Amino acid sequence: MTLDVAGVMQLAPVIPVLVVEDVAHARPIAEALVRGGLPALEVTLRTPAALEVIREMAQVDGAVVGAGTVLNPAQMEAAQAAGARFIVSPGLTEPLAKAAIAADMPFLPGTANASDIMRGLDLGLTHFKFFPAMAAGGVPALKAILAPLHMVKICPTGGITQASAAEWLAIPQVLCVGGSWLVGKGAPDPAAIEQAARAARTLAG
Ligand SMILES: O=C[C@H](O)COP(=O)(O)O
Ligand SMILES: CC(=O)C(=O)O
Repeated sequence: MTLDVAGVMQLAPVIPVLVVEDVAHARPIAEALVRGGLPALEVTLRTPAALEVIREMAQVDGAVVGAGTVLNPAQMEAAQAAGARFIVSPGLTEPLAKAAIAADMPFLPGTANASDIMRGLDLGLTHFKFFPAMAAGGVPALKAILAPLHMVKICPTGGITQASAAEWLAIPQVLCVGGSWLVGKGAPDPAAIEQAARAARTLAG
């Protein structure tokens, strides 16, 4: 199934943001998240194992695996070759945006203010990450930015928790939130991950 960026954002109310150090942890984490109802998985390119982790997770039934912390077109191509079906970036650069559009790769660039979003609109993008969501001013900041820019769709990420997610998801333009709270560091605890995913799944998206 080919998904556009809106399709990826609408798979579930939460996209888990994953920092995985050990490729042996990839499948247990992905399987637990998918079992819990969260199929869209963002594997950040912040560890040496990340591309191999994407390769492993991409083989898990039902998982739609993307790469996070994608900073340039070369990293996008490496992630795509490993099986990534969407990419996420902490910021918005023209080279990466143009490469993602040319490759028809669903892309969620990080934006923190109106100017970032306007640059994205100029490039033809309409779906953005709001990052770092809490540090950039939280729900009041995003609502203020969306007053004039009501036509875009948003995935806030950064400092969001199970407890705070509902307030973000109540904003009409917010299709999903991203967060790292679902998976702890170190060896995965699949039962705990599945339980956290189930709780996140019940949030209204
Ligand atoms: O860099 C952080 C990720 O975007 C996720 O943020 P978080 O750990 O605050 O959920
Ligand atoms: C911040 C984030 O989500 C990323 O590294 O892409």
